[in-house]
Amino acid sequence: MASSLVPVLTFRDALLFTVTSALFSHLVFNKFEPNKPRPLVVLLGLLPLIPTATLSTHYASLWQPFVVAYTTYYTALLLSVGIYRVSPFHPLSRYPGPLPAKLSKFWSVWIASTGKQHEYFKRLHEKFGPCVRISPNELSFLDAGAIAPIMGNDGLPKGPMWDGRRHPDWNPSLIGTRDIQDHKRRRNRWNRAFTSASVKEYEPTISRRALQLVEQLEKRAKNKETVDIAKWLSFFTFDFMGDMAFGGGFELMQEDDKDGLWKVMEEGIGNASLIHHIPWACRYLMQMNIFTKDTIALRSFGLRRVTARKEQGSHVKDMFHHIIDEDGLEPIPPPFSEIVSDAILAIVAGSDTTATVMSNLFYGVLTNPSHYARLRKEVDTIFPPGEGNPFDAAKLAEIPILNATINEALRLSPAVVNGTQRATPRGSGGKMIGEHYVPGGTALIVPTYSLHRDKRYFSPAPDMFWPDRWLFPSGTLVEDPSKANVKHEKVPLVTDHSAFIPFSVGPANCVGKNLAQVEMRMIVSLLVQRFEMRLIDEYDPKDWERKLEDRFVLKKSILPIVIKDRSI
Ligand code: HEM
Repeated sequence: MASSLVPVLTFRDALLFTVTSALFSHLVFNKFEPNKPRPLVVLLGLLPLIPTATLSTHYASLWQPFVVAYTTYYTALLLSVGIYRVSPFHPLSRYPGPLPAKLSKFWSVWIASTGKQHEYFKRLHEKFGPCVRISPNELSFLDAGAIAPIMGNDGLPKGPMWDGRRHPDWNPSLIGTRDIQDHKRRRNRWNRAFTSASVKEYEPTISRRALQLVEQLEKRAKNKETVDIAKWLSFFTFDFMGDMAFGGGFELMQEDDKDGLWKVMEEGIGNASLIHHIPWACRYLMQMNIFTKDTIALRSFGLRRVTARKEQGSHVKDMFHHIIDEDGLEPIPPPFSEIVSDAILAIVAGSDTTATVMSNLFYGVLTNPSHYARLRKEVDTIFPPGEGNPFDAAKLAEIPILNATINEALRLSPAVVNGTQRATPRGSGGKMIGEHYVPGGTALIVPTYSLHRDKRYFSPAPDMFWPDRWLFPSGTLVEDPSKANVKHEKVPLVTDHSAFIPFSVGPANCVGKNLAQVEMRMIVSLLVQRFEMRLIDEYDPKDWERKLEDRFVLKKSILPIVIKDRSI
């Protein structure tokens, strides 16, 4: 194998040369973060061939220098990366965090796979303080003061996780658009779809679907069937968002999940919540059927529905009307691939989020009988049973206990569990977040679940479902509900609205917030008005929180209840 083109090095120098090549590779990775196939093939596949040649003069066979060179090269590369990440030379070295998290993003994948990442972050903050390094280049800020500089009007662009949540060949949806200007351009159409006037136009569709839900539940009440209310709420929101995004197309409440689309979406969300931690690997994993089959099935469905909706047009101004810019207000018509991505986003972002919050709400209400009684009394006063339907959005917005109950469900179990990532652009010189300097190229989160359960912002009983905290101004002296046996001992209430961010804040906050709130108020008050509900006797209420999973959005399990029609 020795050739006159290969310099003859001693064995030791040849090994040293291999290690030096690996260090060079690390420098290139560190500076340019290459993730496209060509540079990766060069750095990881071809470059070690040169040390292989220098080692070949010391071996008789072909494969031995190959194995020695590649093993030495990869070991040196991994060691170099690992040592650098935990060394004082790393730009985030001053931030505390667990060792495995500093070493590799694969630690985040492991934690995410447990479904309990939200609880892990909470524990990390309890141990390390308000600012924690949660992966090699990522910080978590458990601090209400960090919300504005990270997500507010002068905040940061979206983080790299969004590159790991989309197929590299497709136009990203609004939520995955990282460029601030491009996001702003696209957001205009979405903003028009969710003005108060637009949401008003959607109310008849909500009430039609809400009555369909009631009809289905009435049948089950009559047959004394156990009802998984969490599933029914998902079916309702899925059908409704199908109306909004595609002008119809889902009939889960009527026909169950016969095409398996709901299941596809649930499973797709699970995979994405792992892959988004390693965005560079996304383009490769997305070539594998096991990772893409759900995404492709959803995309194909979206393509068919968007084509049909475009051809048929619509007599109502649904959400799609604005997303597609049927009024022609945009200087350039939005491209078809963008519309498909956004229509699918509406289903993914708008259905399970709302259903999960309502399921958490019913769990909270049904495990707190005295609160349930108060909520029902208030709803009955405004919408007496048997006297019409509670679809008056203006009246609903004014029912204090109803809105306190919704807020408490949003606080305790935020649907987008840890919020979404932002990042300081590479080479930007970084940004000050409070007193902390964050260098360029750093991803950041504000962990919503931990923030909402932080006693500095919500006290007393931050881990308890206690809607009353929303009924009084901060500072009011209240009895601690978690110490029900210690009567008359009063503590000052803390309900810090600036730390309440279930819909996030700033120019990329949840655009569907108004719609979600109207929807939740209508459904909750309608179900309370129409049905007597209780958890089935065999159900262990502890199962609910135990089985909640952080899959980027909160994934719920079953909530089996018995229902009785109140009018009978
Ligand atoms: C209770 C229900 C909901 C909750 C808790 C919720 C929460 C959130 C959160 C936390 C974000 C991330 C914002 C950020 O990155 O800063 C978000 C984004 C978004 N949500 Fe919602 N959401 C809900 C319902 C809805 C509904 C009904 C829609 C209607 C289509 C919707 C559409 C969107 C869209 C399009 C985005 C991306 C916004 C952007 O990137 O500009 N959401 N939502």
